[in-house]
Amino acid sequence: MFNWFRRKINKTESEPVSEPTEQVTTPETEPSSKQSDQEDYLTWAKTAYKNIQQRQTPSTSQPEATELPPETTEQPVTEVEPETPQNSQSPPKETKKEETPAWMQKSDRLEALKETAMETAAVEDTTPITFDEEFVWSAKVLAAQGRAPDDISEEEINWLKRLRQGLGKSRRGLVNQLKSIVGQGPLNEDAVMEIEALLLQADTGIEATDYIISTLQNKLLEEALPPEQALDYLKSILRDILDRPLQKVVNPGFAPEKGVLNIWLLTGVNGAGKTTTIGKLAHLAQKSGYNCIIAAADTFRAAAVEQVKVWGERTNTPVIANPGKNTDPAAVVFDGISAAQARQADLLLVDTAGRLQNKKNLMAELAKIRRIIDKKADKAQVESLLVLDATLGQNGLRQAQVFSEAANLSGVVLTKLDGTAKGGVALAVAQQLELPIRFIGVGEGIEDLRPFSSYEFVEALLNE
Ligand SMILES: Nc1nc2c(ncn2[C@@H]2O[C@H](COP(=O)(O)OP(=O)(O)OP(=O)(O)O)[C@@H](O)[C@H]2O)c(=O)[nH]1
Repeated sequence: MFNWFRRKINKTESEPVSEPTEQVTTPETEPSSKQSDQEDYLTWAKTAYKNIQQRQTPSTSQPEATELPPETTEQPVTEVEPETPQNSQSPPKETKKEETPAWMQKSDRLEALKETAMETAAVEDTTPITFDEEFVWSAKVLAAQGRAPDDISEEEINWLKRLRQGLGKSRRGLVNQLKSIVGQGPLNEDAVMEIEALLLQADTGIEATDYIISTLQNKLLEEALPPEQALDYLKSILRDILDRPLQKVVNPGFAPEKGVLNIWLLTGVNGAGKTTTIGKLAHLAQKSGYNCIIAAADTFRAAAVEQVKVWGERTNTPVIANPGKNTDPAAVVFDGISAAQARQADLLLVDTAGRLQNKKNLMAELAKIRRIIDKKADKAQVESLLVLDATLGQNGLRQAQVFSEAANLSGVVLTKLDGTAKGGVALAVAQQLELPIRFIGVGEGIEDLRPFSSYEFVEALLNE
């Protein structure tokens, strides 16, 4: 079964940018090779599209296929992963050299990206897929991470489309302006000011903005880069900022550990998207084969418990709640742990209250919950995740600061990146709070949450 939480972490990806060569795309000097890259990507995308459609064929309610542009290459790419052991029943695989497109063979970056890529997904999505510009973009992002066109699911394509759409506003404001500034040699004072303004407007925050500009400037003083490559270098800086907090955390993965009880405490101010996130996480857990339980420990507001129950029903996940009004959240956590242990659950999602008005109470409540966990489930793998509304920008960051002082946070779930949010807020979270972003939400639907990938995020933010 496909694990929707899984994301492999490659240590070299999160090393400082001081030695960035492995993260930057191999420079493309000849325009003709750039063009052939584009054609290869298009061929790859068409092959992926055909494969998705073929998988849909047995279904009776097959949506009309979108007309594909004329073929540019006859041979579909079928295999790029050489390490899979040979299956005696499967047809012999042809050599990698013959099947891997030229643009994939020449980039060392591919190997690094494979490490951080999502594993193969085989789950189908019901949304009819269309071959459009967004499909090609999504396919390109997957191809660049070393994926083969025959193992792409429409669910993954749809997720990337939503991510790209969500960051559309930020991207449109950034890319063209950045391109016109960064390709002109070392940054002069005006250029620095322009980039600074662009990044600050995108909610990147002063700290991350300063870091980005000084790192970029150092590189441009060393070497003259044309706009595309300067932009690639900029992307590597952003990925580095986003991945760096992972170096400090005990569990840099995103998947609940098998064989132990995982307890994820979700905290955040009202309206940040906590309950919705719990529902979406329960859904990911369900379809990844984890036995999950929800503890409705936000007992301050009766409606919050009811809301959690609705998500429990939608995702077929048991919800532990205490019917009394204003009951002790720690007692609900206690019951939740008992239920999780009795049912040998893998994951207990805890909805906690988030009342900023009183930091002392918040701290006391969370400390009490921690004590209960330590007493009753001392072997549990505990994560404390702050749910942060990305549309709040720097205001959200200030709230986050209070929580990080109170809650011993281990990560952030950034929600509402589909709204008026500006993508730079993710960089501010990583740089200012030094917390890894674990998941991102790009909509209200059950499928609109996935583990965070710095590569996909930066591409969605800076790739037209
Ligand atoms: N557009 C968008 N809306 C979201 C997202 N996540 C949550 N929401 C919406 O934000 C609103 C608040 O979400 P909740 O999950 O109720 O937030 P909460 O933090 O649990 O709030 P309380 O229940 O009041 O504590 C709801 O209307 C959600 O549908 C997202 O990623 N994108």
